[in-house]
Amino acid sequence: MKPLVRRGRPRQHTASCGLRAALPPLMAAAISSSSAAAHRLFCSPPPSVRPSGPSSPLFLSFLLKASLKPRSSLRHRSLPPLSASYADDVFAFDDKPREECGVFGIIGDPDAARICYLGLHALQHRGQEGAGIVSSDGTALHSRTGLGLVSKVFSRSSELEPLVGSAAIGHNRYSTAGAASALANVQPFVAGYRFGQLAVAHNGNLVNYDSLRCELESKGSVFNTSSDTEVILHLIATSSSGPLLARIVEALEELEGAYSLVFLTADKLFAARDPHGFRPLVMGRRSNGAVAFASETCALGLVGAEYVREVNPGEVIVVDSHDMSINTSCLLSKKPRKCCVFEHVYFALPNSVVFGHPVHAARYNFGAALARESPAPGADIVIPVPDSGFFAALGFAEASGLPFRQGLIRSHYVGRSFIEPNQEERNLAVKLKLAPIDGILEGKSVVVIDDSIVRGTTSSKIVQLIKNTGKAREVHMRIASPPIVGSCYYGVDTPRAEELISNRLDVEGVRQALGSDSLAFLSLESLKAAFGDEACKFCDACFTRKYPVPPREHEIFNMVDK
Ligand SMILES: O=P(O)(O)OC[C@H]1O[C@H](OP(=O)(O)OP(=O)(O)O)[C@H](O)[C@@H]1O
Ligand SMILES: NC(=O)CC[C@H](N)C(=O)O
Ligand code: SF4
Ligand SMILES: [Mg+2]
Repeated sequence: MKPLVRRGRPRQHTASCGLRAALPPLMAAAISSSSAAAHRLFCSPPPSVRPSGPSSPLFLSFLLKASLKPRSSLRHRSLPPLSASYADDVFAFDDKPREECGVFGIIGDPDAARICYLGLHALQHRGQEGAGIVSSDGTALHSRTGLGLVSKVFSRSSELEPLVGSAAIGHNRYSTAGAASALANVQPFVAGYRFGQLAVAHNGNLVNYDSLRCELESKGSVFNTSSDTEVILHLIATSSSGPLLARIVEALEELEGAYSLVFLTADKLFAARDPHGFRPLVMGRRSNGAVAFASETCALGLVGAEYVREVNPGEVIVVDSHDMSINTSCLLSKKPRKCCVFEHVYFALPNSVVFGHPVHAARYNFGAALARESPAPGADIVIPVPDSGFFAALGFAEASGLPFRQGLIRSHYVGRSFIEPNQEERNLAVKLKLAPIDGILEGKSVVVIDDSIVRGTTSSKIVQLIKNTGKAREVHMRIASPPIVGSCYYGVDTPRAEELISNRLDVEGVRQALGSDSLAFLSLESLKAAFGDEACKFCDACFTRKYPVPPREHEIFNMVDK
C-alpha cells in the first residue's frame, strides 16, 4: 500500500554562511497607528476576470517552477530497527523539532521586495531549506526562489531588482510535506489561473492533504510540486465562488490542520489563519501606511512596522493596493483556539510577541517554575544550553538564587538545525556547535537548562562535554518543558513517536541514557500556568497526545508501514 504521509525527510546540511547581503537603510520606525478602512466584504473581481460559469475550463499552471516532482517522490522514510544500544538508537537519526516556515507580506511600499527580504532575514530561524519572494507591479507577479538561506538566495542586491512593485510576499521553508531538496517545493508558489495570477506562502501542515490531492487529481488537476500547500491553489482555482475572497474562504473551509497564509495577486494582499490558530501571524503598519504581515513580530520590528494586531484564527484579511482599504472575512467553521505552545518553548525568537505573550517572558517563567518544582540542591551554578535555553536558565537561576554562568558557548557558524549524514559527523557537529568553558565548569556541580529534549542527542552530548571536557563534578539536567511523547502534525516536523526518547523511556530511563546525575522536566501544569487564563487556548498535543485535529492520514500510514 502506498504511504500516505511524509514524516521525516532526507537529511540535509544547511551550513549557515552568515547574513552577508547588504542591508538597505531602515526606514523610520515611528508609525502612525492603523486607521484602516471599515471592514467590509471584498468586492467582485473586475469584469475581465469574472468567472463565466461553473463549467468554464480551468487552467492552472505554475509559472516559475523548474523541476517537477512525481508523487512517488513524496518524502517518506523507513525507520531503522531500534537497537539495544541507546547510543546507536539516539544517533541513528538526527530528527528533532526544527524550525517551521516563516511568511511575510507587505503592500503599499515602493520598496516592497527589499522590505520583504529584511522580513525574511528576521524569520530565518523558522526555515533554512529554501527562500523566495514574489512581488507585484500592479499588473504582473515577479518571483525568485532558491534553496538555502535568504542570504544565499538573494546573495547580491541585484537579485532583488527584478522584483519590482509595491507589494510582495516571502517565505522561508522548513518542509513538513514534500521533498526538502526540491526547488519546486520552495515557496511562494505562483499560479496562473483563469482570473489572473495568484501567489501563496504557507506556514503549517495540512492533515487532509492526501485526500484533497487525490480528489483534485481525480478531477483532472495536475500538480507541479509534492508540497501540501499546492492543494490550496487548486482549491481556489476550482472554487465555484466568484470574488477571490469568497474563493479563498471556500478553499480554506476544505482544509484541516494548520495554516497561516499570505496570498498575493496583481493588486491585493491576503492574509489568513486556520480556525484553531495553530501558527502565529501578525499584522503591522509602516509609517508610510504600508501594511505588513509576518509570522512573528520580530520581523515587523526589523522593517520598522508597528504591530497592529494578530490575524485572528479563522480570519481572512484583504488589503487592496488601490486605496489601501482593509477588509476582513471569517471562515464559517468556528473552532477552539489551539495555538502551538511549542512556539513559546523553542521556535519563536525571544524578542517576538507570539499569540499575545512575549516569548522571553514565557521562557523565563518556565525556568522559574522549573526551579520551584525541581530544584537542584547543592548545585553551584546554572548554565543555559544556547540558544533557546537562555531565558529559561535565567528564570531558573534567579528563582533558585544560583549564579547564572555561560558555561557553554555556541558557534555562530553552525545553524540551528545542523544535520550531518552519519554518526561521526553528527558527533563532530555537536562539538563544533557547542563548546564548554572549562574555567567556569571545572570542579563545579552544574545545573544545565535546555528548552526541550526530543531524541536526546543534544542533551547527551552536552552531559559528556561538560563532564569530560569541562571537568564538572556533577551535571543536573533541567528541561523547561514536559517530555515530548507525540509527533506534531501541524507544521512542526518532530520525529515519529517511536523516535522520541521520552516516548520510549521514563524520566529515570532518559536520565540514564543521558548520563546526567539528575534529570527533571517542567510539568504540563506549570507550562500552561505561564499563560494564566489563556492556558486552554494552547495546543499541547506533543506533550499529551491530545490532538485538536485528528491526524487520521498519518495514523493510517503508521499502521500500514510497520
Ligand atoms: O533532543 P534533541 O533531539 O537533541 O533536540 C532538542 C534540542 O534541539 C533544539 O536545539 P537546536 O540546536 O535545534 O536549536 P537552538 O540552537 O536554537 O537551541 C532544542 O533547543 C534542544 O536543544
Ligand atoms: N513548516 C512549514 O510550515 C511547512 C509548510 C509546508 N507544509 C511545506 O512543507 O513546505
Ligand atoms: S503538537 Fe506540539 S508542536 Fe505541534 S502544534 Fe501542538 S504544541 Fe505545537
Ligand atoms: Mg537547543
